[in-house]
Amino acid sequence: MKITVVGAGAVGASCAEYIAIKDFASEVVLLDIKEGYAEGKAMDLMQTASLNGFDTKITGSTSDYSKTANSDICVITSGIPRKPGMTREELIGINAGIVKSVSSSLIEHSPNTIIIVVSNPMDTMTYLVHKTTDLPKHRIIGMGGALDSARFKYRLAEALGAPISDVDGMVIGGHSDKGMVPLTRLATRNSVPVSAFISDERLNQVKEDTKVGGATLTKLLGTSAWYAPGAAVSGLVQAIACDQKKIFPCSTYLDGEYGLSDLCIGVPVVLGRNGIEKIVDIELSDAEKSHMSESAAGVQKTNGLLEL
Ligand SMILES: NC(=O)c1ccc[n+]([C@@H]2O[C@H](COP(=O)([O-])OP(=O)(O)OC[C@H]3O[C@@H](n4cnc5c(N)ncnc54)[C@H](O)[C@@H]3O)[C@@H](O)[C@H]2O)c1
Ligand SMILES: O=C(O)C[C@H](O)C(=O)O
Repeated sequence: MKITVVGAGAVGASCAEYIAIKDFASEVVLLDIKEGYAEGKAMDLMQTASLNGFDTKITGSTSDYSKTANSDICVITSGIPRKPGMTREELIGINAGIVKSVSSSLIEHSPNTIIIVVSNPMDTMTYLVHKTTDLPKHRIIGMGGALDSARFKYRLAEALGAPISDVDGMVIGGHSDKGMVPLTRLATRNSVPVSAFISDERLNQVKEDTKVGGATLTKLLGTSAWYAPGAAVSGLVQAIACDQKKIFPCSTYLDGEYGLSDLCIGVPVVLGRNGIEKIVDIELSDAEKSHMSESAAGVQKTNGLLEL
């Protein structure tokens, strides 16, 4: 199993590290445009192999896509991150050009690959890959919901005073400060609805804290987060590589599902060796449907800025 990660910055390197530590892939290629940067990150990570006990071979490349040839899965993290006070949508001007050229170079060398898009604004970048390449929709996956759901579970556990492993929950919708739809109605503590333990007011606070999870970290760090994003990507990569058939909320092209069409947005999907093997169309409440359609309108507005 060969995996390429484009962008050897904070998220790309974290993602490569988690993939290696989980030890399910034979090879990870890190590629970056900055001379020597990916090679340096790859060497540093390889020097953790004997310490962390993995056999995955990590190599680096400066813009040489021939080294990525025949990758089974390619992850795109190249592009600029936001600074405090910015929205993800403001990154579109620079990141759209990067994502378009990177996806085309990747597919030229790995025509059968599955692409996971991470660069922001992620739902729009996923749509861009859909519109500008010939890849079938089940092989274009946007990562956002897996991260947002992990943050939701972190906030739920905090509010419940429970261990995170006792908590389950999912965030669908657009990966943006306003567009996320944390499904509080379906969140549970060991199968018991969380509403049995905390007030509606506290649950609402959990929801709001989850939606601004990325902005909160960007304010603290001066740039956006990387550990949880890297771990979330590695979870999707592992589900595909190991044909796990696990459900994750991912950004995918919708064609009528959830009453939405011609956009990529986060919904639950089954991930396996073929990429997105099924879109799980769950019944939403009226309030959730309305949040989802507002979220879709936001994503579509950003998609409208693309020069297609
Ligand atoms: N979808 C998500 O949940 C999520 C989570 C975290 C970050 N992100 C996004 O991921 C992106 C990367 O974030 P980061 O913190 O790793 O940034 P970073 O600046 O640390 O790394 C980005 C890397 O991309 C490289 N790069 C730029 N143009 C390139 C090109 N044409 N080809 C190859 N490499 C190129 C840069 O040299 C840099 O090393 C940002 O857009 C950020 O907003 C998304
Ligand atoms: O917040 C960001 O800009 C990066 C990423 O989308 C995140 O949610 O951490």
